[in-house]
Amino acid sequence: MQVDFHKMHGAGNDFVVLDARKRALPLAPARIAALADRRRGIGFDQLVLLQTDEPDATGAADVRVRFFNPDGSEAGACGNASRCVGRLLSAELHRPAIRLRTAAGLLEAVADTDGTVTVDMGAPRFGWDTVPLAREGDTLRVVLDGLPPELPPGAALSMGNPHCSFFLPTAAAVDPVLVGPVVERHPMFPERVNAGFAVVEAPDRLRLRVWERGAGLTLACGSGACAAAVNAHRLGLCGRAVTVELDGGVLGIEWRASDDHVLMSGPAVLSFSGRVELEEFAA
Ligand SMILES: N[C@H](CCC[C@H](N)C(=O)O)C(=O)O
Repeated sequence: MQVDFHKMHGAGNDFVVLDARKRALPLAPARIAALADRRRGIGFDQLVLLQTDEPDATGAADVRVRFFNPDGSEAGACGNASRCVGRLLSAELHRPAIRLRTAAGLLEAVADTDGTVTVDMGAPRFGWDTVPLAREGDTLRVVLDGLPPELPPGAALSMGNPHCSFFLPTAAAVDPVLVGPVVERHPMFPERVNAGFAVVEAPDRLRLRVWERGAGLTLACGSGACAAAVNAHRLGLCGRAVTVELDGGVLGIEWRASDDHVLMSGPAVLSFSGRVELEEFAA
């Protein structure tokens, strides 16, 4: 089955976008993993699947969007990809505002003429059982046994996907490549977790690296930037509006006081488009 795709990225977090609105696409986890291969496949941090919105859905969405990690696991949210879909559909529908139905809820993306896209990522969830954690506890102080002593307690929340943010004195204090996989699969997180390693550089500026669940270290993580910004404010380390500097670029995050929603702004780039024969990849 020949399928067109768009290769996109948001601050270097890269995606393959497939359109299943007109026909279902056979995408078993093994095929997603094969397509994700950076040498034998197309390569991506996430595969983004566009589908028509459920007919009985409450509140009209322009598109239903699903996100899959290179290991084939599905994620409820992906901030950088949501901006990319916003840009794609804004060009298709010739209007700036696009409504995305995701597992995390109905999101609105607004594409600016300068290439920036802002997504309302909805409200963060702080309950231990919504992150989720394996047992009841304070999500603002998550202590993980078996981790190096230089790793402070984490702050956990859900943006529709699970995050745990660690605030470090310097970027060198912890190596995300060494510690990230241990946090991702720690028994405290029954659905695994995205691990963010942040340094507060100013009350309005964070430096962040994220070891993503199911994907590893990426150049940027949009929902991770939202999580770090919200957790920094919860801990009294930052204001409600911050810039988050990641390896691949800078995102603007505002945790809006009026409705508790998190607004995330940043780039959304179409690198190239192509066509792929799905049958060439593991069934
Ligand atoms: N790996 C994440 C999904 C992608 C998140 C990230 N790429 C973003 O921009 O939010 C998870 O399994 O929850």
